[in-house]
Amino acid sequence: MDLIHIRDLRVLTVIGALPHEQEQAQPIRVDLDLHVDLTEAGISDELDDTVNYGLVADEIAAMAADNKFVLLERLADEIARNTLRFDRVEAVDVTVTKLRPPVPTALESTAVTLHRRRSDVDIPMLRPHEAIIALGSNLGDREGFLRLAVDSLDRVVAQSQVFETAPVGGPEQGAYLNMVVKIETALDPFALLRRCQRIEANAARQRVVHWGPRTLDLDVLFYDDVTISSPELLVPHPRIFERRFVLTPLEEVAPERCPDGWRDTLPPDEVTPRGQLRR
Ligand SMILES: Nc1ncnc2c1ncn2[C@@H]1O[C@H](COP(=O)(O)OP(=O)(O)OP(=O)(O)O)[C@@H](O)[C@H]1O
Ligand SMILES: Nc1nc2c(c(=O)[nH]1)N=C(CO)CN2
Repeated sequence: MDLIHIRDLRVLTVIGALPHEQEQAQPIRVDLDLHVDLTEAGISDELDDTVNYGLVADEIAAMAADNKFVLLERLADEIARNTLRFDRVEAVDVTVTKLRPPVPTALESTAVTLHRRRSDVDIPMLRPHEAIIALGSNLGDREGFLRLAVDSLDRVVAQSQVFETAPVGGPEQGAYLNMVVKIETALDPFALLRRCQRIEANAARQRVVHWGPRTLDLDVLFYDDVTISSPELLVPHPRIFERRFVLTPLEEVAPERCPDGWRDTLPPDEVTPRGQLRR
């Protein structure tokens, strides 16, 4: 089988069996050989006929940043699984190297290498989850921040148009742009929340005033049909059904999630369609 090599990918993750290693992320080197049939790409010169190694690298870096591990073996296995989510990857060799192993004996580095074939990975791990996310922005380049979010989220499979909405609650502030996207993701709900928070941070979001103006706000509305009630994460999001600025775009991507007759029962907040997000 042909190979695509990714060499010396540096990721930051929390990993290690010693207590202090669980307190701070450390750099890990990742080397990958992706086993892919490159016959078509060699002729067509089209990215669609191969595996985009940039996306693979992004996926691995994000997964590593969003999770914690004890063993290099576990990290390597998770990287292999994430890589095999790319349809064309038939098998993968992955080496993860700890660059600063905290052992008393002098040594340069420690590493683990795994080989995984598509058939080794159990199917449930490969089946994506459906999550629905609400996006809002009322500061700065509002449409640009929505675009940043849509482009940063894992596999968007449906997106509503953009709505201009009057602010609901909080201090006096400018109008919002709101929209809703449906994604397929391999992240668990908590990792998805952390991913959303990282995207908000990339949009220079600062939490200052409760319900105050923000460059970008991402709320996890639904995750499959799961209910979660933890201090950091409530799913379904508890305020969906009182918000026209959520239900109006939600109805475009997942009408089955909207209660019957909601348009007649909610107070008439201003929600104006502005068309599809411009690229
Ligand atoms: N489903 C969820 N999606 C996003 N954040 C959530 C969810 N459930 C709980 N949270 C928690 O809410 C906290 C506050 O989030 P944030 O400041 O964005 O609230 P908000 O967007 O101003 O208000 P609202 O939740 O009413 O939209 C986050 O730190 C997060 O841990
Ligand atoms: N129109 C509108 N109002 C809001 C919004 C929002 O996204 N759109 N978000 C809030 C807190 O998340 C509070 N108020």
